[in-house]
Amino acid sequence: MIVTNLVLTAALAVLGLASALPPKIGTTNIGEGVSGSLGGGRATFKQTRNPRYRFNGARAVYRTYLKYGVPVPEDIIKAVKYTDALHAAQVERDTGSAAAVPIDDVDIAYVTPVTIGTPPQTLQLDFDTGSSDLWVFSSHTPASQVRGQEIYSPNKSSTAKLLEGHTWSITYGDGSASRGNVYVDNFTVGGLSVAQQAVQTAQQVSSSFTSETNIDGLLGLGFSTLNTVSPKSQLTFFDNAKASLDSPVFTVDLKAQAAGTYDFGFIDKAKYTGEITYVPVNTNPGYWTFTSSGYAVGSGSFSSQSITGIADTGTSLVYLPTAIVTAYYRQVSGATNSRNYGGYVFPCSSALPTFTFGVGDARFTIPSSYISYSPIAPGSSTCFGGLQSSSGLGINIWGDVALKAAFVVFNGANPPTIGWAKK
Ligand SMILES: Cc1noc(C)c1CN(C)Cc1cc2n(n1)CCN(c1cc(N)ncn1)C2
Repeated sequence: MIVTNLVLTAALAVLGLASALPPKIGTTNIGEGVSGSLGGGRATFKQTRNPRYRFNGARAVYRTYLKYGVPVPEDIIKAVKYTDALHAAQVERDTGSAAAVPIDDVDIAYVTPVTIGTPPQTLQLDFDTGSSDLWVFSSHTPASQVRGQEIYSPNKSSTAKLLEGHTWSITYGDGSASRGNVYVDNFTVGGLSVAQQAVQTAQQVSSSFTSETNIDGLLGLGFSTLNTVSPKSQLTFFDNAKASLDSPVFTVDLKAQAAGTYDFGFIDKAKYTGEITYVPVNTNPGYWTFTSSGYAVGSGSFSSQSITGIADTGTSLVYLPTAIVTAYYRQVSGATNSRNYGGYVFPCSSALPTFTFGVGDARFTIPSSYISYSPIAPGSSTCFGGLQSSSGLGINIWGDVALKAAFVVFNGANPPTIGWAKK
């Protein structure tokens, strides 16, 4: 096939020459991705690479044959199909990133904007790694139970579909609860979309949710085994999105009295320092359960011991074994475990030590200011601790007071792991 190659070589040479000739002076139409200046008989053009462009050599050769009216050989056609398929497989996968904003001045919870349906309805949801239901205040929630929350109205969404006969009911650790029925609809978080996400519409919410005017619902990021929809449980947003993500992960970067982020599908190196320490996750019964390697109070020595607990963005405080918590508050003058106030309280003027916990060989220190959680009532000089005993819960919980001291990677690979880094 000498002829083809000779013609092809000549054609490519002409093509090659053509792209070296400078553009006509005085032309002002600067092409896509090229910036530069004209006039005065001299021009410089800065080429910018299109990050999404994938050069396809076979297709360039194919175009040259077409350009010179030369019949395209079968092997070139096959090569174009093969490289197109390769490029399709490398198609840019998906990622998402959205803000996590504290709802009050003690970081009791954080909300993240999401859009549901067509046209999109925007709600602020509490992303919760400690549960696996995605539920929202809705047009089905009695008006007496809605106090300023944004609601999702499925009848205003052209893409909403009722899941006939499906219901849900959930109760959280503090006794707050909600229940209702189920739709599927388009759902987007920070540019990441899932087409048919199960959206659980509330027909009833407990008074503590009604009073929480800044939370329009929850988005569960626990394992889907915890989902309460019956008769067929539903997948979480993360489980639905996972296959299309660059990487099967989401990261949590919560901040004290500032907006942090939930990222999906990628790990942003700008959000942490040093290395990420990964440890195994036990997915039974469905929480992100991991084992911490120990703790230290203030500048005291580190006590190496296994502390198994859950990483829970939906819980405000840290709940640990009584022995650890009493060791901490022994260092706080005037601290008592108050039945009246439901936990350890202390004079707001007392000096508080820091609290350090281990993940593998890494150490994470919770600043004292996070543990001086809040006055027990506005203006009170008695403060409630951000570290409390887990004895009544039957489970240790690393809630927002701990999570905001770190950058945390929830790795949904198989097997799942959890990674902690300083920031
Ligand atoms: C309490 C509380 N926590 O955050 C907020 C907000 C409140 C108070 N607020 C008045 C009402 C309320 C109660 C709950 N929430 N909101 C959020 C979900 N809750 C969880 C999640 C989870 N993983 N683990 C335990 N509870 C309980």
